[in-house]
Amino acid sequence: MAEASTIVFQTTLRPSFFSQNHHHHLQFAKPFRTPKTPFRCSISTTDTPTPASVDRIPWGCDADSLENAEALQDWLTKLGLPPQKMRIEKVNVGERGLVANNNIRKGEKLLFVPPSLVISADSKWSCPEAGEVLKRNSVPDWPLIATYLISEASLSGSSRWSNYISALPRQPYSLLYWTRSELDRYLEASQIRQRAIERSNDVIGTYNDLKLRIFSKHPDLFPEEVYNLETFRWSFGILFSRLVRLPSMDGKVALVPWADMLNHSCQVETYLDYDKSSEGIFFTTDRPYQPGEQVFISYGKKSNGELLLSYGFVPKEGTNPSDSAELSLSLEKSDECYEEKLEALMKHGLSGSQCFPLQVTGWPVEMMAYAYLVVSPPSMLNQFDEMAATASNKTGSKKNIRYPEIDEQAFQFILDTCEASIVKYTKFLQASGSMDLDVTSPKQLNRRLFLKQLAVDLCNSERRILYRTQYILRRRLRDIREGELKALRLFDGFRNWFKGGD
Ligand SMILES: C[S@@+](CC[C@H](N)C(=O)[O-])C[C@H]1O[C@@H](n2cnc3c(N)ncnc32)[C@H](O)[C@@H]1O
Repeated sequence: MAEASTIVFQTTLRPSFFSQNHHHHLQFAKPFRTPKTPFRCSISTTDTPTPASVDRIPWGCDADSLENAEALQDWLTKLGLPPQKMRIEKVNVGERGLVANNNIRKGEKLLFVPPSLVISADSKWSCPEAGEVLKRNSVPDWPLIATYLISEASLSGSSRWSNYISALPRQPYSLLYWTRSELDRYLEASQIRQRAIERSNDVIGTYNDLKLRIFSKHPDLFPEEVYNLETFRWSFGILFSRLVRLPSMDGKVALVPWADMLNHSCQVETYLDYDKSSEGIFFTTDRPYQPGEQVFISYGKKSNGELLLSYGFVPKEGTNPSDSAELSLSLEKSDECYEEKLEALMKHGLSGSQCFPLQVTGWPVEMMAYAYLVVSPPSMLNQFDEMAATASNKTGSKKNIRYPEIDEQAFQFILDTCEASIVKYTKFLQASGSMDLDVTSPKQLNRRLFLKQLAVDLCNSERRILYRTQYILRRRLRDIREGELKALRLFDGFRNWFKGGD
């Protein structure tokens, strides 16, 4: 949820999820413990959710229901949550959120949720045998907590977390709940579509793996009516949108009731953490709030696409300073050095096609290095390794390599790719107006309109970044070409001068 608490879900045997494709993710620590015996994930892309599947989750509440949320606050108070300066309310941004009771100053510490009210991999299971089995099998934190949540949810009132679980949304907003055809239809232009497919496959793979290795061997502890793909999609959806990593607890991941009612704002830079002296989870406000105003934290410096992927919303265009759009660059198969270039890339953990994040302020050195490699002629064979190493950013050093002799080709290559991507976005945005006019069921129409609006917002914000990149690239190319022209004129001038002297 927060920068320091940002989670990148990764199944143990599916490195693609944490792949080099997403350079801007490399800064985050891997959330999963490596189990002694790794988990295998079999993948099926057919198990996509149906819009009706949400009705099958027998716990939680409507995303905007306040009823259970108010009971949650009473319950937490009884269990030791100190008096709060905020209350739960319906809000304009994020449906339910925490609003200030009275004036809150900038720099105030808020929340102080005691660790006893937090769900983590160390939480006590109401059914201890089930927890034992998972721990014996070294199940990593994410699938462990996902299973724990289902186990407690299935006990309804007899779980100690029943008040918390009743206040959780029955359908968390996240791309996990988009069907494959919805992803294809609405997110065709964006690289987020691929990320959503990979994430969904990882959840399916993780569930299948748990089923094969554990649940099927202990059907008494893990009956399929309770532990199935739908309940796992729900619990992972909850984790993606609510789990936090607490830096002062050695990066422990946890669900923090009450704190997870705070919505995200791109305009604040304050994150949840654990305060050792007061022994509570807290955050420090970085702006003042008036009574009744919604209080925000940051879920991390994430792009609009990443926010849509995990949390199911897209900030207003131009309001997210961390926004980025991914551009996919590829080696050309017709390149006479294709094999050598691919070998260099693979040596550094990259492939013949890579995504790089573009921001309005520019692009990463890794992308420039990749572009140099793509356009470099056979005479630069000796530099392939250096280019691939820089493109992979393996060393962690932001080494800014330059090859002025192929600058123009590299910029032109990025510009061509960028413009091809802009065309895709424009096609989608133009077609979106006339999409879904054939839908007649009001429920389906509402869902489609909602998803389409999210997709339109995302595509507008990503295309804006691509336009900016296009502008910068065109200027660079113009400067290079003008520089060349000047040099040529100077050279001609000298030649004529010498000629004149003959
Ligand atoms: C950690 S929860 C926050 C509490 C949540 N609003 C609730 O009622 O349970 C994260 C979810 O809140 C919503 N959310 C958070 N920040 C938002 C924002 N800036 N705009 C729209 N929705 C937001 C999204 O649905 C997201 O998946």
